[in-house]
Amino acid sequence: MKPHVHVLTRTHIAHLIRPTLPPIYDTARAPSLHKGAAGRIAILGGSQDYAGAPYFAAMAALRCGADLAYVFCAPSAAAAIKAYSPELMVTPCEEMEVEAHGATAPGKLVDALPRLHALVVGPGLGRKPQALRCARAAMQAARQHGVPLVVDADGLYALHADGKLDAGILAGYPRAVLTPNAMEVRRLCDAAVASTSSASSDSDSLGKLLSALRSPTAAGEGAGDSIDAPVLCLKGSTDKVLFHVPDEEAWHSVDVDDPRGAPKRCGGQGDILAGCIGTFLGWSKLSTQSQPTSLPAAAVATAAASVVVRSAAERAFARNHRATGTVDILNEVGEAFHLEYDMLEGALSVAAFARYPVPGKCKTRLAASLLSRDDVQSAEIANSLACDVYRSLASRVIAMPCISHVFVSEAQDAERLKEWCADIRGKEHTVPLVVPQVDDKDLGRRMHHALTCMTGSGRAMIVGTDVPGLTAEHVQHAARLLDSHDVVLGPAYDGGYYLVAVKHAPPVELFEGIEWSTSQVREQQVAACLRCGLSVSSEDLPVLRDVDTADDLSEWHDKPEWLVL
Ligand SMILES: NC(=O)C1=CN([C@@H]2O[C@H](COP(=O)(O)OP(=O)(O)OC[C@H]3O[C@@H](n4cnc5c(N)ncnc54)[C@H](OP(=O)(O)O)[C@@H]3O)[C@@H](O)[C@H]2O)[C@@H](O)CC1
Ligand SMILES: Nc1ncnc2c1ncn2[C@@H]1O[C@H](COP(=O)(O)OP(=O)(O)OP(=O)(O)O)[C@@H](O)[C@H]1O
Repeated sequence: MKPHVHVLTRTHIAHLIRPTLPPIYDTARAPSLHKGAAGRIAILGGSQDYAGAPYFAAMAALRCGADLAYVFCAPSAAAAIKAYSPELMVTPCEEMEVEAHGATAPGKLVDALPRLHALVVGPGLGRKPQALRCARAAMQAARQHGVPLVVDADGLYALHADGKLDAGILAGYPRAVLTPNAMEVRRLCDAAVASTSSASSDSDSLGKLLSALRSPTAAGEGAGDSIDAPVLCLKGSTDKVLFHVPDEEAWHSVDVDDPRGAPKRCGGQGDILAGCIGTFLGWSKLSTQSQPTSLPAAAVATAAASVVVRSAAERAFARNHRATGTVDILNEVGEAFHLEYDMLEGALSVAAFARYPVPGKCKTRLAASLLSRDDVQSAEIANSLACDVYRSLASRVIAMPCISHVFVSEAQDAERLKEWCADIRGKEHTVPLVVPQVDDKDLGRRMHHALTCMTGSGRAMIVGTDVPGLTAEHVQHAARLLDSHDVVLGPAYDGGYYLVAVKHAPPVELFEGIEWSTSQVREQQVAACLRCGLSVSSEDLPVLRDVDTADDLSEWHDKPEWLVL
């Protein structure tokens, strides 16, 4: 079974998922949202042995942005889960522990189904026969109500508890997402093999599993469904999201191109992922906006959740190192979501102005101030400075997806700059767009041109390439300041600025009347903003020192290559 592979980057995924997000930042639409309108997500799971897993899943659903999270659990787990958080509505369900109830779904869950936007089945469910029967009945009930389902952990086990795959519960249901880890895939595949007649045409066990999940009637369920089987998220170092398109008789795989994550594989990350998928699935059910893709909604929801969890895991690891636990990852979900999807409502473009570092053509002031007056050495420093800035902006821990540009002064430098950028940014980051600079000696007009080009797709920022202290955190901070200001300036030590960001296309007057390369630049720029009627933040970012002269270099003792001066 060889699927058609679509590799999606974080930026692609952000573009696809954004139309489905509840419009809480949209001042026209937000007031009409009521409690629950941003998602009511339920978890069926939790047993005497495992109370943490349903908590992680439910809290992840909330941290991802759902309004309400419910946990339907075994009575023996209820008190513990309630005690973990007052935010969760926890309902003990006798049906999950008492044999006398047979194969029935918990009555209170069935009552709630018509109002739920998604149900996650499995985290911490355990493998007692009664809990597994209950889970199977709950999946059937959810399907009857058209409620999107995430099936994880012991919910997956419930599909093959007696050794054979009970695929009928979910076969053909396009609003279900199964999230097996490597071990769980193996078990599902073995069960699929055990259940198939030897006459089956699929030679590999994954193929058998996938065939079993397809609709027996070869048609999707519900109008507008473009797929005829649940979506399968194969978790691992790359998450692969498989779906079947009946019109093409083909499987497709969305491979999430996101190398982030934590090397610490603490238990419970899968529960967090399941809860996040639940929220995104719920939103895709609620969304009335048209989708900018033919990919199925459940696959996009799954990919979007994968990106959030990986970002959260990486952030947690950066803070907690070897001590990283699942609670640390959970605590990062909100910020990770914000950076991935909300800050970029109206994408952010970040640009640097560059010259290919050719001796005698760049950093001429620096060259003149060196004892050696050495153009070659000065060009090397310019190169090293620019590398530093690009590396910071591409920093794996805190960088956000943005459209990055490099505006080049000499059109003929574009090709070699492209190679240079690709080299220093590394494979996992998209190479910036290299754009020829407008042919104008005036820096103000060059900045106006670049910002105008970039604001076509949202907010825009230009950063200096000669500021060793500039990091992606400063860029993030500046992007946040744009929420409350029209223009943001990063103050440089010499009275200039090392960063300028704008919310909208700037008027040409914004950069007029400024005496560039003087200590008056920032003051004059603030005055120009006010003359144009634009609010400006010029002191919220830290003061950083750019490198124009040999003196400026003296601060950077940790750069051995600059100590030769
Ligand atoms: N705090 C809590 O409450 C938590 C509760 N949880 C809940 O626990 C319940 C049971 O879930 P489970 O995943 O531990 O059981 P199961 O599928 O038998 O795996 C056990 C063995 O499989 C293997 N293995 C696993 N992954 C693998 C991989 N990627 N690649 C390769 N091998 C892999 C590995 O085998 P080993 O390394 O020992 O050879 C592992 O020991 C379930 O309800 C879940 O929700 C968890 O969510 C955690 C947090
Ligand atoms: N090798 C890896 N590198 C980076 N991320 C990974 C790796 N393996 C899994 N992940 C990520 O961790 C998340 C959970 O996957 P994992 O395989 O840990 O699930 P799980 O075993 O079901 O978890 P749980 O402990 O909750 O049962 C997924 O988002 C996945 O992308």
